[in-house]
Amino acid sequence: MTELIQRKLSDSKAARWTALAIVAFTMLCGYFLTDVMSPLKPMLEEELAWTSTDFGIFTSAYGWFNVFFLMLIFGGMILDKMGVRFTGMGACCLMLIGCAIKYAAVAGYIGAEGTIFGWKSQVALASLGYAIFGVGVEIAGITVSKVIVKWFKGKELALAMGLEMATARIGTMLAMAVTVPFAKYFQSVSAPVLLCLIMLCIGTISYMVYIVMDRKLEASMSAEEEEKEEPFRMSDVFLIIKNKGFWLIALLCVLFYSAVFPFIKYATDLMVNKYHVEQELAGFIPSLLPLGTLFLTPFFGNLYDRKGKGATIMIIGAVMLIGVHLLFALPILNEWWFATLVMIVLGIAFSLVPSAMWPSVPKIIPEKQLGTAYALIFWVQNWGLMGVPALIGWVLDTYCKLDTTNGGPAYDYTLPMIIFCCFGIVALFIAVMLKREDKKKGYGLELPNIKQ
Ligand SMILES: NCCCC[C@H](NC(=O)[C@@H](N)CCCCN)C(=O)O
Repeated sequence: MTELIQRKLSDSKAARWTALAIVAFTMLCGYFLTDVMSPLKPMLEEELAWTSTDFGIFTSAYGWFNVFFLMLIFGGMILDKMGVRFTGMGACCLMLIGCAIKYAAVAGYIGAEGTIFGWKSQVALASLGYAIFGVGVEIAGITVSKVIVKWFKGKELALAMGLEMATARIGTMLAMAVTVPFAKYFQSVSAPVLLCLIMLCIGTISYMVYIVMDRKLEASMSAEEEEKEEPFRMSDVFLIIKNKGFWLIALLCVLFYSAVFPFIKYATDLMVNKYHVEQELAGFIPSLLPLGTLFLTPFFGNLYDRKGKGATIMIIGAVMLIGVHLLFALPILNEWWFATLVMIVLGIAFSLVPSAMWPSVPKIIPEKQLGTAYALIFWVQNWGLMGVPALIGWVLDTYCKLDTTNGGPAYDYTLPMIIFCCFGIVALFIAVMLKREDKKKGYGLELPNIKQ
């Protein structure tokens, strides 16, 4: 009987999966706005006279404040000091403010004319909104990671993280699928952004519901458990950055994600230039990638929870990543079906590594430093997400332009694919080092997450 009374709320399956569904929905809304403008590029050019450079400035704004003003790192510290309720709400407010500014700019309510720092006012203000949103959504990402650890540690941690990532990717897929038809239906390029604003309001309400659950979880924790929780101190940051395991995960993260997210931005163009796929159909092959991860990330997460082998899973993922980019680089089988097969293999690699990497962080870093640790990893990762697309664009323009007088392909993608492949090789090297470090320090990366 006493045992029953002392059960934590997270011991209830229904409660912890409900908590996950609620916060994952908030992330879905965030990922929707993150990618909503990409399919709108041609409409922005036609209706608002944006150039590719304007679009490039706007896209890179996502990382400005996170990378240069260290907002993500401050967010992580706030998370460890103030907890998931305060930080999560703050993140939702930043997402809403950012989205509202972006909508007002794209709809022409603000900055319709004139320039700011030499940029069109509309582009500058939309970028400002997106930069504020970028801080919010990334802080929401680390907050939700901490929420999941709070509810699922010692249980189905990797499955829960896999399901959260899969739900968030539905947001990305929605952005790809519904944005253009929605904008065309309402004959307004700003209509999808307004839809995002409404969804973010629902996502914020959803997080408020989570806050109630979080209070109940804490109330259900025994006094002993609460006492064990020491407060976060600034010196903890130094403890994190002195930890070799932390750096190995952060490096693996930036290398692996740099070889996937920036690749996706160019994948449609690769399909046209190398595999001679029709422009209208070329987006279909890369879209298989997020679709596959939807099912495979939770699947591999579940495998990690039950069988362990986290470090090995990351090594296998890195090997597959190298193979994929090598196959895209080599001048063999320039056929659409071959590109499709290789893309499916990339989907498997892109499910393997995240499903094992994110749930491994709590095995290396104590829970009270987790927010800061995730924030530092995201910060390192954001440099790659910001820099690599620019690097590839520059390489394409400088070294890969082909003579198009005969109507042939405009770019030779061999060099960019070799660059992506090199990221994979270094990632493999890091993953092997991580496995060795795990053996030395006994983090338990090869052990199951579910405690029997
Ligand atoms: N529980 C960890 C979740 C991380 C998921 C991961 N997200 C990121 O790495 C973000 N920093 C960047 C997302 C960019 C979205 N276009 C993910 O795999 O999505």
